[in-house]
Amino acid sequence: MIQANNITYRIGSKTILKNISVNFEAGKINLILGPNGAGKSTLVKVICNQLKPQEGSVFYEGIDIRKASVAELAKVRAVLSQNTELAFPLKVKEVVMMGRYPHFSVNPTAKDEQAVEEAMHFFDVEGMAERDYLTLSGGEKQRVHFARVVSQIWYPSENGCRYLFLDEPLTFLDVHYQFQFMHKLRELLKQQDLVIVGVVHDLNLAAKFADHLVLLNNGELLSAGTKTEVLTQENMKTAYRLEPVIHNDERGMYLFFE
Ligand SMILES: Nc1ncnc2c1ncn2[C@@H]1O[C@H](COP(=O)(O)OP(=O)(O)OP(=O)(O)O)[C@@H](O)[C@H]1O
Repeated sequence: MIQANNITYRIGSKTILKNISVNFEAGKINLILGPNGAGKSTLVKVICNQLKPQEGSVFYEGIDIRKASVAELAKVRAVLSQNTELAFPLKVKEVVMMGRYPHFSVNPTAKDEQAVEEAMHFFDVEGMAERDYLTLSGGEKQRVHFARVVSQIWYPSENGCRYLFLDEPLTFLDVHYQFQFMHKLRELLKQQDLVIVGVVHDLNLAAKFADHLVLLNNGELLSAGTKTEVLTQENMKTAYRLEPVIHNDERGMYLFFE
């Protein structure tokens, strides 16, 4: 479990995150929502230890991440950032192998090769293994990056959980691959030691797949809980300045914006 307690993050005189406390449990699809500029990416960067908050602490299984070594953390924590781009030509399988860099020093081991093959198979990109990454479409590149980040934490850790952070993973994906990706996350979560935290904009996808939602607005925690607790008329009005019609029936929950 990840516990972020009383996180405040400032840049100069601007407070980007204001006293935020949230928990993310293993085995759940945890999604962070909120309007543009709400602080979602910043919160992900703080909880994955890329940014140090001025106030507050982040704990993984009760251990303060400031005490964890960067090298050890990289073996159990993978991050898919927004706008991941590569400017130089590499084969797809070489890009996926980048996920294994924290695990070997000079040459990949058979275990690293196996993780890359299995992750490519899992995300259905093994047919592109030999292709130049730069020639792929936006959606194909995104699936290669899924394989890369998941290969990083492919094997269970000897002591503790694995952590996967996904900042807007669905950008570039058509609706087929968006749904396929969310189903793949469910499949990955069968491994009980995995904590997944994602940022998405699509509220209906969040309503369909999320187990736990965190809604940020203007750097503050507006709401956290289940979809029915978070995706309310009042919260949508505060965060998005729109009043959706919300349906909740046996087929699921839907928000219609007009
Ligand atoms: N390095 C920085 N310098 C100045 N302001 C910053 C910096 N990084 C982030 N911000 C500001 O902090 C706020 C939160 O940014 P953040 O990227 O976390 O938002 P977000 O919720 O992920 O937004 P989006 O949905 O648009 O991606 C924004 O107003 C942004 O301009």
